[in-house]
Amino acid sequence: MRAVEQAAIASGRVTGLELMERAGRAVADVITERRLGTSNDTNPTARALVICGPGNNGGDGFVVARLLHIRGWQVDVFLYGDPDTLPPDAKVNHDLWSVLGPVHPLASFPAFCEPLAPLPFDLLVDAAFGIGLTRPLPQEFRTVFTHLSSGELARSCVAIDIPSGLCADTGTVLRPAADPAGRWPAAEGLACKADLTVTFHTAKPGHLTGDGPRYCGTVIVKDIGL
Ligand SMILES: NC(=O)C1=CN([C@@H]2O[C@H](COP(=O)(O)OP(=O)(O)OC[C@H]3O[C@@H](n4cnc5c(N)ncnc54)[C@H](O)[C@@H]3O)[C@@H](O)[C@H]2O)[C@H](O)CC1
Ligand SMILES: [K+]
Repeated sequence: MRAVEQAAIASGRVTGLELMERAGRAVADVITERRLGTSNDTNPTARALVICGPGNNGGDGFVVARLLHIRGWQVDVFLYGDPDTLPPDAKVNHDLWSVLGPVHPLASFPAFCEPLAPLPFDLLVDAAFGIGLTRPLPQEFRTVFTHLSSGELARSCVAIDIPSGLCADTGTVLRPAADPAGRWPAAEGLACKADLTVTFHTAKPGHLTGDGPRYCGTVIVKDIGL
């Protein structure tokens, strides 16, 4: 996938930023088409929680946040990591989102969510990690995904490219080592359990093998012109 993306960019046919915009738009279009937000008289404004990671998957998340906001959603965005160390395309989209709303540090998530009613969100958008995940998820993400899997956070979840915590090549959940006392962390929260995964150009092995089917939910492949 990286080789295909890099070849398209190197050919001058498309830029990484254009690919990111197309990817984000593809995700936002699926959310709109499938009416994943309940905009009705009792809940006039659908609410989305977008969790962004430190790479270009996070960049896709900032694009989705901006597009949902434009489409009338109330959007809350959290970021793991320092905005100034985001890759260039992701930083551009971080800055575009920042004109529309705040970017909360992920560490502030528990305090932010505590006073909210159960199920405060219609939708959680998982933009933490994509094909670049190399190690088990940091604790901050596991807190979010544990709340998600206990059903107290959001009505549904869309993962961008691959559910975070899952290796895109093997479909296995990246598990941290046992602690010195030999205790393993609880299984839920180690990866995002999505209802829907929107991926680009082609399905990855991790969508179809190992834990993939259990964590991806319905996989939708969108063309981004590669
Ligand atoms: N390349 C393109 O033009 C497009 C890419 N798309 C999206 O980008 C991601 C892949 O982006 P990349 O930055 O390579 O990887 P990730 O966003 O998955 O982030 C990895 C990032 O995080 C660091 N990291 C890895 N594991 C951990 C960890 N356990 N804890 C902390 N940090 C971790 C790693 O060093 C990287 O910096 C792809 O999936 C698409 O969503 C666009 O969609 C299309 C254009
Ligand atoms: K993801």
